[in-house]
Formats: sequence, structure tokens, C-alpha cells
Amino acid sequence: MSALNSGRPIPLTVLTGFLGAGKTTLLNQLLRDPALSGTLVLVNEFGEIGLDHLLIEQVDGDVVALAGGCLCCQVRSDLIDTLEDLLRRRDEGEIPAFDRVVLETTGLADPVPVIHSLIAHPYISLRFALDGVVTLVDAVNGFRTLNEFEEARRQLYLADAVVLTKSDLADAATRAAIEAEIRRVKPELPVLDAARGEAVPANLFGLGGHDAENLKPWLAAGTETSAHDDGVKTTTLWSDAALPPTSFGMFIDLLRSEHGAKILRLKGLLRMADDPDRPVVVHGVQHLFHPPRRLDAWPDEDTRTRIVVIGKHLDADLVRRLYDAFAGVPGLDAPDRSALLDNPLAPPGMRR
Ligand SMILES: Nc1nc2c(ncn2[C@@H]2O[C@H](COP(=O)(O)OP(=O)(O)OP(=O)(O)O)[C@@H](O)[C@H]2O)c(=O)[nH]1
Repeated sequence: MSALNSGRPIPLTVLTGFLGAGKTTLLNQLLRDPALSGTLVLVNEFGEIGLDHLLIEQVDGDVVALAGGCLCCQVRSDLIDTLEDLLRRRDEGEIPAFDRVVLETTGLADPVPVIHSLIAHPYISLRFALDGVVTLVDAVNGFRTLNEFEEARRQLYLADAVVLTKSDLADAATRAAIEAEIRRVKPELPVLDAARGEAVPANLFGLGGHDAENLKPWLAAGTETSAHDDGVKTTTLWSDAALPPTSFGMFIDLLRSEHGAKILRLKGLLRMADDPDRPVVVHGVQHLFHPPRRLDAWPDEDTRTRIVVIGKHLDADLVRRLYDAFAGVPGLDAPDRSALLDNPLAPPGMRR
């Protein structure tokens, strides 16, 4: 019997994890599993423009049907409003009667207010039951992130299960150290290794929900969204022109070598000159840049290059000017591509 017919609350899993930990990647894997048919995925994004909902099986629009009987929707303003609207549409038969929800939070989200809204709201708490908080920890960057960001620590404290991602990219010592750190913080927590195929629905769902008693100290500590760490800002770059592949490589190299320590996350959908109809997706997470991936087609009608950079104390104007120089956007007082590449004073790797 579905949750609608039985009147039982709909289980809701919060999927959290710092910027670039691998939440969208894991969701895409999960959505291929028949165990998730009937699931609604809610994507919450940080930044002027969102790319995540486009990268989930490349869909756009309001509520979209995904292959395998799942739905996908973006939290546009407020989580409670979005959930209420979805319930109404579900109850009126406008959208299929989903019987599970997975909420992907933004990487910088403090999960406490999210969970508080879900369990304290008079109507929402009747219709949804918090099934668990699944926190992704990136084996490569996890240590630095846990040290530096209160949001990352809270994500770990509130977890009912941890998924360790990118252990395939970490050496044995780094992997062991991050696992030991997770166990130090929460010894009883199940730690599932994504690279070993342990992050499967059977291990991630039905975690038993949240014990309100355990949550009380956190909720008492403040239900307001904690301010993002000082100096964290999002910059969005757009460009109509197709980028020569070499230019983009150089832009990334320069950005990483000169400003890498200040970059928390870079995500881009790029229009490249060699094949403008098949955009390239790039992901940077702190110093780690993942191999670019080519899509078969643009995920929505916007075929411009879009890049979102989340930085800490990163000079947004400088990033924009650097990008414009490589993208060939003329600007006052800005170097063009050849000036950068032919300049004998350019940083190593940039000279021809
Ligand atoms: N090698 C490897 N790469 C991974 C793994 N998980 C994620 N990635 C890569 O890490 C990058 C970021 O992954 P996403 O899934 O976009 O991360 P996210 O947590 O959704 O990112 P935000 O939405 O910015 O917080 C992508 O290039 C992924 O392909 C993993 O277990 N191993």
C-alpha cells in the first residue's frame, strides 16, 4: 500500500555533505536502482544559478519525471513551501504519488534548521517522517573541510550514516585517517564506502529516523540558518562564445595555481569550440579537479557557458576578468588571451 493510501507519513531522507563531496553523483547512481522508483528527489542549491538539477540525469523544469519512476524538483525558495506545494499536487493527482523523498541539501547547508523545519512544522511533520540523515564525506578533502567549516562538522554530528566518497582517489593513509576522524566524532556511525559499492539503498534508507531527544541540544543551540563562514561567496560566469579547449585548460590551470587554496567549489557547463552542441561538465573541489565529462546534448535551452565558483576570500572580480580574458570578452583595462599567453612574466605553465 502506498503512503498516500495508508495515510502513513512519507519517509524523507536528508542527503548532505560539504561542497563537492559527491551528493549529485551518488543520487544519480541511486536513481538507477529500482528500489528508488516512486522517489521524489528535491535539489537545493547555493548560488545565483543552479547546475545540479541539470546534472541529475540532465533534466530541467519544475517537477520532472526521471527514468525509473522517480521525480525531480528544485527547492526554489523555501523548503516548507516547496514541500507543501508538492503535497498538494500529489494529493490532487497532478503529479505521481511519490512514496519517498530524498532531499539533497546545498554543500554549505547547516542541516539543523532543515531538520528542525521537518520535525517541528505542524503539518509537514504529520505528512513526512525523517527517515535519516546521510552525510557524505570526501576522503580527499574531508579533513581540511571538517577542520575549517562548522557546517561540515554539523553535517557529521547529525548523520545517521556516513558515505565516504572518493576513497578511490585517496591513498591508504589518507583514507584511514579520515575514517578514524569520523569514528572519533561519532563512534557508532555506519561508514559506507562508495567506491566499494556500499552506498546502496538497503544501507541508506530505513535508518530509523531521528530521535528528538538526541536532537534537542542542537535544536536549542539555534534554529536559524547559521551564517555561512565569513568570506564565502559565489561568482557566476556566463559566456556566449564557444571556448577553444586549450583556453579553458589554461584558465583552470591559472586559477588553480594562483588561487586554488581559496576555491571551495567550481562547477561548469561549457560550450566548447570543438563541439558546441555537446557541452562539457567540469567539477573542481578545492585543489582537486575531476576529469571533464562530455554530455550528449545541452540539458536545457540555455546553451551558453555557465560556471559557478564558490570561493573563500576569493576576489570575484579577478576571477571574472581572468575568465573574460580567456573567453575573449573584451574589457576595459583587461588583458586579452594573447597578452596572457605571450607574456614572459606570466606564471609558469602559462607561457607558450
Ligand atoms: N573518483 C571519484 N570521483 C567522485 C566520487 N564521487 C564524486 N566524484 C566526483 O566529484 C565531483 C563532484 O561531485 P558532485 O556529485 O557534483 O558533488 P556534490 O556534492 O553534488 O557537489 P555540490 O552540489 O557542489 O555540493 C564530480 O566530478 C564527481 O564525478 C568518487 O567516489 N570517486
